[in-house]
Amino acid sequence: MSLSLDVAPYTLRPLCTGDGAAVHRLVNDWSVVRMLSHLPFPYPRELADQWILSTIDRQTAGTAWHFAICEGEMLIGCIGLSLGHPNQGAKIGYWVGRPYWQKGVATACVRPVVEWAFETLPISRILADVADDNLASIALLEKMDFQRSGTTHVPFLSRGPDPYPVLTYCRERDTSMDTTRTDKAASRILLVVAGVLIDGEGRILLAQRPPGKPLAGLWEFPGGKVEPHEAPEQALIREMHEELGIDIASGCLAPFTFVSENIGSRHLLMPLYVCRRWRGQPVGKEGQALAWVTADQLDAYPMPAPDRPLIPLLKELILG
Ligand SMILES: Nc1nc2c([nH]c(=O)n2[C@H]2C[C@H](O)[C@@H](COP(=O)(O)OP(=O)(O)OP(=O)(O)O)O2)c(=O)[nH]1
Repeated sequence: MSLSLDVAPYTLRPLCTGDGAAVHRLVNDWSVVRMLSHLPFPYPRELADQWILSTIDRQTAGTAWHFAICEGEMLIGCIGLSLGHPNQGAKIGYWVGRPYWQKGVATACVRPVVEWAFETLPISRILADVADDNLASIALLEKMDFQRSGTTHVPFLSRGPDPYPVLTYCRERDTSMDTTRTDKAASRILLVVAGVLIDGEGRILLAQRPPGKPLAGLWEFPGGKVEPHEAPEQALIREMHEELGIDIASGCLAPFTFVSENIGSRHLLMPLYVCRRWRGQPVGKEGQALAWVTADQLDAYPMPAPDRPLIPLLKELILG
């Protein structure tokens, strides 16, 4: 249910409350903490727990995404992005525990996280701040096509009160990599139709985007792009048949609401229909995982950012 990224030979998974001891052990190390501006040295154990809880809250709110970097089961570092910076910016941050330096851990993680973020999050650029004596991180950012954008001065709690020079970096979205830009004549509007299937117990069907697709791992309402010749209802009936193997009569689709959201180079327009009657048993015909979810459980399923405002509307629909 939680979002994980495979960045072989490592895996990235959301932080959990049980990670406090490992985070504390690795961060409470002068050589690590001195590069992290907000942290004191020594680094108290309870700060690790507080930080992990804040990452969980911020992920639920959709304002930040933090991942534990794991080698097997072992947490060896963290990488994350916080949203809400100017010009649709997200700021990336990472650290790797000292025993795992010189193994290319950060190199293995930064590129896929950057790619994931540009595919998944409503952002146009990724920013990074790095202390000017953090030569390994400077080299890494430059290798990852981040451009130096300036210098600033920031106090580092562990180093004392005087502001310390920090280099700022930025990587803009590479619009040439947006598949949607390959046809320059294509409309900026991406018309996608989706359906909220509600079963007899008031549960909603979510489908997990399969590996290899953009936004892989996130949970969504089944549906897909409307072809140029199709009406939205036709497209939804087709998608439900192709993706779930069920048949829906057009009279069983009730318009519910719509999403209108900038998603980088395109603007997603997604009519959402509610459907309580269909023929057949939904199965993941394209290998996607499915989950029947109560209204109260919806928050626990990571979704594409445009879907999140739908959750309170669905709770109101189901719970009244
Ligand atoms: N189906 C669906 N798509 C969503 C939701 N939320 C959201 O942002 N999207 C976005 C993700 C994609 O950018 C786009 C759907 O495109 P898609 O690639 O899944 O469409 P498709 O099924 O026609 O796929 P394909 O044949 O082109 O591979 O809409 C949602 O709840 N359901």
